[in-house]
Amino acid sequence: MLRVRNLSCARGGVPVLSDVSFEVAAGHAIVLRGPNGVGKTTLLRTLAGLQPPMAGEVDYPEDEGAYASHADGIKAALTVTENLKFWADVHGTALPDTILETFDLADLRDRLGGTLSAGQKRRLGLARLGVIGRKVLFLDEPTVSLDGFSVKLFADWLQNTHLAAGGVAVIATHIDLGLAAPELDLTPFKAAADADGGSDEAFL
Ligand SMILES: Nc1ncnc2c1ncn2[C@@H]1O[C@H](COP(=O)(O)OP(=O)(O)OP(=O)(O)O)[C@@H](O)[C@H]1O
Repeated sequence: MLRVRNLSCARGGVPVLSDVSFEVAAGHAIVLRGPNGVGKTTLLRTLAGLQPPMAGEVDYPEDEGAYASHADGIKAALTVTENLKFWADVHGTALPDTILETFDLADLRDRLGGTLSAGQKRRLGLARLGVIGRKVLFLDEPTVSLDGFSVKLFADWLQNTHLAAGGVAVIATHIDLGLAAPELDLTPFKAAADADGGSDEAFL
């Protein structure tokens, strides 16, 4: 479903990773590992098509990719339900019946997005993934701000709904989600410019 071949990518014009190759079959996930700054976000953004690769190929079914970043993308002036309906309308999907319960949002259904706590916002942002119907998810630290209960809710949805339906996920995370997924440490793929100590501070 997802094939990455000899991919090299940059951030702010500075090469970050080179020659990354991996495949993920339908129904499976892969976890990206590596220290801060190694290039997990850069790789996810490149895979999702938000920035062009320097070299290499990324292949997955057209219009099936979705990127979830640190930002939740929540509309502050819409309620929780309205946010979910908004995303469903944008993607032309129907709201799954149990989506509020799945992400523990039922009691918050009429609350304005702007009044949610950080963890509640994150649950709503992740619920978006259950609404938009995309098969190939690129997830950047999806569990930031979540308590242990909510991490488990999300991991259960990922395993039992998304992957069980033949989806794919590439996940950058520093915590253990409890998934039976292989890990890819990006450290060996650090681009030479970074390894040489080339500074990218000029771009920050
Ligand atoms: N907007 C930017 N412009 C230029 N360089 C950037 C920008 N954002 C990040 N970088 C640099 O690109 C490199 C890769 O960063 P990236 O965010 O992909 O790493 P990461 O592995 O996701 O890190 P973390 O674990 O801290 O989230 C780092 O050296 C970082 O300093």
